[in-house]
Amino acid sequence: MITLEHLEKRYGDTYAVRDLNLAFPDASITALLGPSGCGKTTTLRMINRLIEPSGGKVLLDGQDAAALRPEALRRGIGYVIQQIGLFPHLSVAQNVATVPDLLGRDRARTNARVDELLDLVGLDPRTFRDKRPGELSGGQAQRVGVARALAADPPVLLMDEPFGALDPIARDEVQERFLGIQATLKKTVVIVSHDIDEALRMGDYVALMRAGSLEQFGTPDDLVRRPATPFVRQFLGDDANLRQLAGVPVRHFVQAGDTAGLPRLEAGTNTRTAIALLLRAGSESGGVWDGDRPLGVVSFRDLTRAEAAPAPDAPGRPA
Ligand SMILES: Nc1ncnc2c1ncn2[C@@H]1O[C@H](COP(=O)(O)OP(=O)(O)OP(=O)(O)O)[C@@H](O)[C@H]1O
Repeated sequence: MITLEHLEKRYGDTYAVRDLNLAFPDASITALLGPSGCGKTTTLRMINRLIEPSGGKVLLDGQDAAALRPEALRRGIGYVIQQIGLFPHLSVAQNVATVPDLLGRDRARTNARVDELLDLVGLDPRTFRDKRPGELSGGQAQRVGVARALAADPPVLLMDEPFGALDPIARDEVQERFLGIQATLKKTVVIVSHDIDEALRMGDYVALMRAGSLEQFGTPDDLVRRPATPFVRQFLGDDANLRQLAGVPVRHFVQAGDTAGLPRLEAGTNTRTAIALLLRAGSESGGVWDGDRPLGVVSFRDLTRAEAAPAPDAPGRPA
């Protein structure tokens, strides 16, 4: 469990983070959400001590992070950022193996682990392990970044706007892929986002910050339906229900049917993106695929109907 107690970061007279008290539940994703400059990144980087607090504490399983050596601390904490900084002269496999190699782990075991991780993030190791970062798309590079962060099997993963640079379709796909991974690995994940849709979609919990302090902590549902303050309501916007729905993958609307000749939608594509894709294709319905497996069809009408009048119990994220 990561716990923040009266955590503070001052720069001169100004507080980037002020008296922040927060516990990140184990084996869950918590999204740190809030307007630009509210202190999300500063908070995240105080957890792995890339930034030293001016006051208060970060506790990791009850241990004061300040008492640990930063290198030892960071070994147990994966870190994924937008500019993932893959080493351009190393292959994908070597990039993923960076930390296990640094730790002097057994080569054969690391090789097997690299292949496993590439599979996990949806990159066929036979195709990708020997490629250079320059040969990858943005989404593929970001997945390599996630694989690299997972390589030493850290219990904690910190992610700072990890998917911010991707186009909406690639972002949906990588987010969905990551949720699939998390369902198996159950890491304690803290993800910084200024994107409300992303936070509501990815977070088991959301911590909404404002001016360095915590405004509300709760499940996405809590924030949407029971905003604790006018700021929360205003920040999420009047279309908060809609936003929550935008995070629902199209697989929830699939019906039996033949996908032949229909525009292809990935199972994890969110409803709003799917509507845009069908509009662009001028098609009344789309075929939904999970990788190589056709799942069925979704109709434009069902998707737009769901968007226009989200049921109070609109489906949430798949369990
Ligand atoms: N090194 C620094 N020196 C002075 N002020 C800083 C420094 N780093 C951050 N700040 C200030 O602290 C506040 C919080 O910054 P932080 O980067 O944590 O915000 P954020 O919520 O992550 O913002 P964004 O979403 O724009 O990345 C901002 O007002 C920022 O200007």
